[in-house]
Amino acid sequence: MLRVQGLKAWYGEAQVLFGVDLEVKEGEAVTLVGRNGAGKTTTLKSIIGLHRSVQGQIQLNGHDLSPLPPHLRARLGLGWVPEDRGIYASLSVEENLILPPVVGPEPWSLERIYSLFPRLKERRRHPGSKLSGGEQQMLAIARVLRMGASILLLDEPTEGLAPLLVQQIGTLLSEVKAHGISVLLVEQNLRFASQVADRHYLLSQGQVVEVLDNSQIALKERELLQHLGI
Ligand SMILES: Nc1ncnc2c1ncn2[C@@H]1O[C@H](COP(=O)(O)OP(=O)(O)OP(=O)(O)O)[C@@H](O)[C@H]1O
Repeated sequence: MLRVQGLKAWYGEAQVLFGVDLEVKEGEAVTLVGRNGAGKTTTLKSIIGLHRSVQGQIQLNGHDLSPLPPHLRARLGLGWVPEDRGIYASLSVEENLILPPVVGPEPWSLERIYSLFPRLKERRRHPGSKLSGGEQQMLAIARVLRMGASILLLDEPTEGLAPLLVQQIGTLLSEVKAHGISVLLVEQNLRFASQVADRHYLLSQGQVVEVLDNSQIALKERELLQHLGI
């Protein structure tokens, strides 16, 4: 469904991606792992269309995304969950959910959102500013589902969260995946990555150097942690 081939990217004169190839099939979750500066965020931003100095092919369900601005990519089903979560602090949970327009091909009703996210239903009248980090992350994920995304792109969703919340976000993403939504996430937490995802692209210096499944992640955990500098 999402296919990236030969993705190259630059900041000014400096090339930072050198031909990234990756694929996310329907209902599949994959991660991009790699040490700081490997090019994970640039890869996500290039797919979304927020980084434009790129070459290569980016296709979603056979559509060529390369010439399209971000809002037209969203219409085809890309759902970006930014690292800062982008929650409106003064609006309630429900207002945060219904404010953005439905643009994608598979919008979720509020009812469906609340059945998967009972915590958000309980907190629906609370302002964004009163939510915990984990609740904000849930709201950011719920919002892109409401907008109609068929694939979620997340940049380090567990960053700064306590272990229990990391566990909850993992369970939630697994459930999202079970609803047929694809997931591409940047993640440094290997345990979390293998809880949520089926495959893992190891990025180093702007290139995919290995594609690992969960059994390989378990076998090579120590080596990988060393590589990631954790
Ligand atoms: N706005 C920018 N201007 C110039 N260079 C940048 C910019 N953003 C990122 N880079 C460089 O591009 C390379 C890839 O950065 P990127 O943020 O994609 O890596 P990353 O794997 O997501 O790392 P991190 O986990 O630190 O965000 C790095 O060398 C980084 O210094």
